[in-house]
Amino acid sequence: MKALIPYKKKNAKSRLSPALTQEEREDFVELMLRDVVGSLHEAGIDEVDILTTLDNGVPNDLQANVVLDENDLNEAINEYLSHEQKSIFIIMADLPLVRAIHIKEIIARPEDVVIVPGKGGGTNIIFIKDPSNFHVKYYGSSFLNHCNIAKERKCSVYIYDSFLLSTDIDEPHDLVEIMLHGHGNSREYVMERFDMETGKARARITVSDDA
Ligand SMILES: Nc1nc2c(ncn2[C@@H]2O[C@H](COP(=O)(O)OP(=O)(O)OP(=O)(O)O)[C@@H](O)[C@H]2O)c(=O)[nH]1
Ligand SMILES: C[C@H](OP(=O)(O)O)C(=O)O
Repeated sequence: MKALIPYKKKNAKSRLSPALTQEEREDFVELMLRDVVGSLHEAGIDEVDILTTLDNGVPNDLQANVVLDENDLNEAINEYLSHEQKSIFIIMADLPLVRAIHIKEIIARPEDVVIVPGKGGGTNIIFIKDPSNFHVKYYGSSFLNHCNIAKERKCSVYIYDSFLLSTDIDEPHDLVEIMLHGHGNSREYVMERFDMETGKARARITVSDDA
């Protein structure tokens, strides 16, 4: 079994622009990537491939292989899957709330495909037992796309329902979830820059005076 992390650094996470500058976003995605790789290793997954482009320097202390592909997200992943025989655990790099226990539970499932939905219709993790019998279609409600592809391919499917794993970090309000439930590098980064405002309404981030 292998894990695959699609990763984009250059001008990443544009939807976080109201909270972080481009330079900060580029630093922050690297820290989220570190947390994801750390949880994969903790879960016992040693083979980790980071799928990225030439201009997206992955730090070389990460204990992961770098796979370069200049194509867009779907084309690059499908090209990768077409050469793989082993089960593939595809996890997005913007999922720093993932913990080893989640990963162990997902890979222990007996179904052909396990899908972890992201909020708003995305797919945060997809575990594919037989990559020769699957292709991905991210964007445009990819959760529904992946359920349909599994049905067409007659794959059994398990939907892994998890608050923490549905929380990919896309928009400024997601950052408060890292303060509340995060760990590691990404939590340290967010705690340095933001404060948390609590009251009657939902907790939310405010810019820290020390930032
Ligand atoms: N290799 C590769 N990975 C990508 C690409 N686009 C996005 N990703 C990765 O796919 C995952 C989900 O992507 P998005 O949430 O759309 O990330 P993003 O494009 O940086 O964010 P926005 O600019 O806010 O849409 C993240 O792990 C990204 O690092 C791409 O073109 N190539
Ligand atoms: C890649 C995309 O991510 P989102 O934009 O939903 O975070 C998806 O999961 O289809």
